[in-house]
Amino acid sequence: MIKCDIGFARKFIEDDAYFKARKKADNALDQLRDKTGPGSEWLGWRDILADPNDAELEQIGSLGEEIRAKADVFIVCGIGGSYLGAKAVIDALSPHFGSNGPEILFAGHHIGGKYLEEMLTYLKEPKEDGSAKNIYLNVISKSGSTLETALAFRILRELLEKMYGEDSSEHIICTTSKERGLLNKVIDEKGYRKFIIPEDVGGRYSVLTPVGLLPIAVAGIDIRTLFYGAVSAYNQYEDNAEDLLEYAALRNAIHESGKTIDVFATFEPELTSLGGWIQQLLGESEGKEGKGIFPTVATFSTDLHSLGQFIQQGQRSLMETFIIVEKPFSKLRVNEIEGDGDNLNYLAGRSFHEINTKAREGTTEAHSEGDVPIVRISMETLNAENIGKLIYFFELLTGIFVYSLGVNPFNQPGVEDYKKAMYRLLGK
Ligand SMILES: O=P(O)(O)OC[C@H]1O[C@](O)(CO)[C@@H](O)[C@@H]1O
Repeated sequence: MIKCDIGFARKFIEDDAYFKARKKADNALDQLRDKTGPGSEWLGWRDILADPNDAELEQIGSLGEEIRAKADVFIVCGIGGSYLGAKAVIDALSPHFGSNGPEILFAGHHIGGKYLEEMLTYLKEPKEDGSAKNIYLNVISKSGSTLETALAFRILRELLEKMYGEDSSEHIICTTSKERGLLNKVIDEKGYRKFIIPEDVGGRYSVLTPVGLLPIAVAGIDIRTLFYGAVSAYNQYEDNAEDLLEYAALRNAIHESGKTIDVFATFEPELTSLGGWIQQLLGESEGKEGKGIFPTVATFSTDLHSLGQFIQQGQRSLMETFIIVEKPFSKLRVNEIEGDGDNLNYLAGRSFHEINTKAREGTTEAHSEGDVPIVRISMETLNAENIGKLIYFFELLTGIFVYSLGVNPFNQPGVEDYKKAMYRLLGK
């Protein structure tokens, strides 16, 4: 299972403060289970695991296979919870270089014109054998009106219509709410294939719905294994959520003690995007009413050479959460060289995994001595099942932690403010 070790953080918190926070965490879990907390109409992310929809998993899986067989490029067009979960899982479980399936591109997650313009050029370029690229587009937007996504969809749709004419509807799949939103109007007009985002699942909790599952399936990842990993975590925590209650209580006590930043750090570059998903999940859920610990993401040891100085000696406003993979998933070892010109022969024969582990242990020791509370979340091996478990682990943690702050974890009213100002400036 997912292991959660709060040992390197607990020593920073007095017993009284911890036990007070623990009571709040216990109450928060009751609120989630009884559906009595604020925003309880948004708890569908738990229900989908309590009662899995195997027929839908099957349907998404077979469309994923169909697209894998036909497409050269698959574009995921969405922002926030409409792409971060898919990107997290795909980056965690796919090769860094090359792949045996379609190239997966992301669009609609910003308004950078250069990016989209270059994407259009790239999509129009023929393959090495001179034939045109076969392109599929999955637009994902629960509201159907998010500007970043809608703009990119408009541009990409035009390209596909030019390329495929009437057949373009074969190449476009929409993932949106059942009835709400402008995307449904376009779907009705054009006859695009559609997947429904359950009404009671908010964007940042939606990776295990068609939102995340279709792109993940197209990437060749076994979505059933992923999903059922989450189901097994759900069942485990319904039985005993002690680990999560301790973690939520500790994070709450750290929040009370005045820490304002939580650096979600991994020593595995494959997991950087997972940090991005956690960042939205926690950030949009907890950051309200002047409360919350600002979640941010780092990849170590890379960022030990940029943020490391601050973490070790800067303002003591930080905690860290390490996301750890225990077993090696690379066999690479250090080679021995004649003369030892770079003085690295003392590492010859040792694996990169071992060296990376020592870097992590050394960092834990140093940061801990620098008064940074560290929580360590680990999985044994990096695979779809464990990523599924980790997804539910963080969803449930978020629910418990944010309810124990006395805040609604399921809305995001603050996001509207930039939109209002932007639309006014754009003359909408
Ligand atoms: O799927 P939609 O409706 O386009 O929303 C995308 C994202 O925008 C937000 O509504 C606000 O950032 C997120 O909660 C959501 O994940």
